[in-house]
Parts: sequence; structure tokens; C-alpha cells
Amino acid sequence: MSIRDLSVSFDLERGESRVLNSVDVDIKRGEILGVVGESGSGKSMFASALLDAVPEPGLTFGEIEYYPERGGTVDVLEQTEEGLRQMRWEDVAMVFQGAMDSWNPTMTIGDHFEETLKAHGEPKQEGMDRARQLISDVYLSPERILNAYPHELSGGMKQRALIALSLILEPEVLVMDEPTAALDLLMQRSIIALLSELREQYNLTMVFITHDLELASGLADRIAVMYAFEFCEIGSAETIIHDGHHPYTRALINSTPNLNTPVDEMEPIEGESPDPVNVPPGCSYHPRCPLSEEICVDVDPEMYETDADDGSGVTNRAACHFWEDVPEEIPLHIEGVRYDE
Ligand SMILES: Nc1ncnc2c1ncn2[C@@H]1O[C@H](COP(=O)(O)OP(=O)(O)OP(=O)(O)O)[C@@H](O)[C@H]1O
Repeated sequence: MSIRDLSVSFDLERGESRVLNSVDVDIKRGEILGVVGESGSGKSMFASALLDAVPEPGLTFGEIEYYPERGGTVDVLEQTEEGLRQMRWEDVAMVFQGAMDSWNPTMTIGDHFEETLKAHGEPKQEGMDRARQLISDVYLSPERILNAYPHELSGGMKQRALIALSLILEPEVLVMDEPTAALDLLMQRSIIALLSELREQYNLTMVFITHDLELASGLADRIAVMYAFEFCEIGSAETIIHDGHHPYTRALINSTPNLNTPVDEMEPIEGESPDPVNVPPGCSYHPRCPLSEEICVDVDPEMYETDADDGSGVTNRAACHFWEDVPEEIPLHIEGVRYDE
């Protein structure tokens, strides 16, 4: 997918609320892009905008081009209702935040699979065979799950079943908004491992949205860090965790609690995340940034190339006037522990 100048705004009584501001990114076939940031930074808006599914009365601007494997180009924001309906699920599927609770309590899990197949005109027998395969792929028992009502399943089982359901129409891209929220650590890790396997097995491209940078680093090839409704840094997961060049990225790592961290070494990020109606001028992070100078108040920094290519074929970029000084000025106190190490 190629995303250019993607923005979302709401017209509020107190002014224009720009909850996604001019995001540019290319998502390569087969890659997993993690998007991380504080609560309210615009992550869900980015996810919804990718499917032109921003809640009313939000307006989405910019360009999203999706290149399906069958060839051609789909201009996502120019689709008719029917085009969008087809694209969602069949090309780009999404697991929304809190979707674990969106199962209809009066229907079995099997009914949900059947209904989805029917709504997209897919043959039932073949589709349900695929459902059984997908349910075993997510390490659940097909017979038990298909006949169960949602309330009979644990949170982790519901989430796994939901991931299976999202793949029923064989999408190429899976967008997931906080798919492991509300699950315990062990279950989070097992879902991350599962997503990794599914990517290989079904050749999926994934966008994985989370507030948890460590979790993202265990799964994603590349991580985009969101601050104030924009990407402030993007790079390989390795670079972002160990060698980020934006002060916010490093603050986020230093503020991440780790079981081995003594309480007095934890560093919560001072100040508040911005209000979308009143984003600070210049660099939006300047009011909270320890390196802030006059230029940061006056000039919105461009995305600087911080290292052309760290060997992974990924170019890392950070929107900071002082990106060269950041690693020395803001040391990482808390070594990020990657889940896959
Ligand atoms: N329906 C809406 N109308 C107007 N503003 C909204 C609406 N939904 C969300 N917002 C605002 O959009 C901004 C971005 O919200 P978003 O849900 O994308 O954040 P997030 O990073 O996903 O946060 P979280 O991790 O808490 O879900 C927030 O300031 C929020 O208040």
C-alpha cells in the first residue's frame, strides 16, 4: 500500500480537530508494520483510515493506493460503497479495537463464519472447510469453537477465533488495532507468536497497532512511532528499540515499565499529549522535549534520514532538528527486552 498525505479531521464546535495529520508511508507486501504511540495519539484513526472506515462525521483526505496481488491499483478513498464492502474482508481485513467483545451473543461462532461467507457470496461448504482449517491454525478445536457461543470462550480464545474469522475471505492485508489488549502477558505473547506464523503461512501483510513498543518489536519488521497525530519516527524494529533518533521514541522506551526496573529508574514522560484542536506549532513535541530550542517552536521538522540503510534494507527517518544529538543527549536507561530474544 502506498499512503500519501493521509489526514483525518473532525469539525468540532471549538475548531477543526485534526486527529491524523499528513501521514506518508509505503507498506511492502509481506511486511509487518507496527504503529506505536501514547493513548490518543491517532493510532486508531490511522487504522480506520486505511480502510476508509473513519467514524462519521470524520473526513479522510489524502491518497491510499492498494496494489493487490491480482494486479492493478485500488484507490481506496475513491471506492463506491460496494467497492469498499468488497475490499474490506476480501483484500484488507481489520480487527478493530475491542472487537473481542463484538461477537453477537445470540449467535454461535460458527454462525458468524457462515454469515460472513454468505454476505460475500462465498460457497458455504468450501468456506466452512477453510474456517475449520483457520481455527486449527490458531490452535483451537474447530468442532468445539464453531458450536460455542461467545460467552463460553475465554478472552484469548475469542481473540484467536476473531483472527481466524478475519482471515476467512483470504485477505492479503490484515490491520489489527490493539489485538492483544485486555489479555494477560502469556496470552499476548502467544498471540504474537501466532501472528508471526500466520504471516508466513498465508503470506500476509500486517499493520499492527499497539501502545506497547516492546510487543510491537517482537513482531514487526518496521515500527512507526506516532506522536500528536503524525509519524515522528519510522525505522526497522531493531533501530527503533536500540537506536531511535527522535526524543519521543527514546522517552517512550525509558517510560516503559519492565519487571526488572527499579521504580526510581522509571521515567514517565512529563507533560500531556496534545489536544488535536490545539497542536503546538513547530515541532509538536517541543513543549515536552528536553532538547527543545527556538527552531523547534518555529519550524516543523522534516523527516530526516537518520541512517540510510542499517543492512535490513530499511531507511530510518526521524522528525527532529537535532536527530544527530539525540542518542547521546537522551540515553536509554531501560534496555528494551524484545519478546523474541
Ligand atoms: N468520533 C470522534 N470524534 C472526534 N474526535 C475523535 C473521535 N474519535 C476519536 N477522536 C479523537 O481522535 C484522537 C485520536 O484518537 P485515536 O483513537 O486514534 O487514538 P489512539 O492512539 O488509538 O488511542 P488509544 O490507544 O487510546 O485507542 C483523540 O484525540 C480522540 O479524542
